Amino acid sequence: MSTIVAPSLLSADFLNLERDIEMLNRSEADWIHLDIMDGVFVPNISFGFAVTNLLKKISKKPLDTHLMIVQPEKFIKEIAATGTTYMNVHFEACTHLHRVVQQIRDNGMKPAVTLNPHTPVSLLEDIIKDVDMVLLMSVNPGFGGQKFIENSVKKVTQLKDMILRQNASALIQVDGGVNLETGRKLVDAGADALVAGSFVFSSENPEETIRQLKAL
Ligand SMILES: O=C(CO)[C@@H](O)[C@H](O)COP(=O)(O)O
Ligand SMILES: [Co+2]
Repeated sequence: MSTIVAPSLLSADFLNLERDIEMLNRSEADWIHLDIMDGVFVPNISFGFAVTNLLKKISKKPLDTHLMIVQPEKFIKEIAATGTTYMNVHFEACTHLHRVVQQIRDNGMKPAVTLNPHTPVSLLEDIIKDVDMVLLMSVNPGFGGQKFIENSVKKVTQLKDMILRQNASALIQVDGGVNLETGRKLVDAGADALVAGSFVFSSENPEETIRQLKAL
């Protein structure tokens, strides 16, 4: 199976969003990754439902929504209405993660749990069988274009071991500072899906860059 590639819209040209979505529609990208930030969980604010509700009209790719917000459970119905496939909530933002995961599934979406770089993989032991994907942050969330944290490769190996040991089926996704060099290490360690923002959108030929990431 080739690597799943989810370009992050955060690095797109917001004055030409339709053009960039059409490029992604034509490309080999598997999903479109949407970074929603609230200025509380992370020190930045990105875009909200006004944008995501328009996207579903023109995106031909499944949406992968990464919520960097406190109390994500408050917005499950609104996120479901955007037509997203994966709803990614941060482990650090959910007191009752098991309940949130159930509610996401009950609302017709695939639940995914996201870990900050400092959060150990071992904390997922009792939830791994309930989620469809784990998103490992390989930068501190809040901004595109940051430097990859090398320790993330070890976390992919640890997570892969846990998934195999528990006979779970969660996909492993990694987000932050992904390029061909870091992507190679992540895929070799067991990553199934890569998010890439600045590497895709600042390249001369984004469609070709997506193809190269998929080939890893
Ligand atoms: O969630 C985030 C940032 O918080 C990401 O999805 C970024 O958008 C990735 O950007 P690059 O590091 O690939 O430029
Ligand atoms: Co993200």
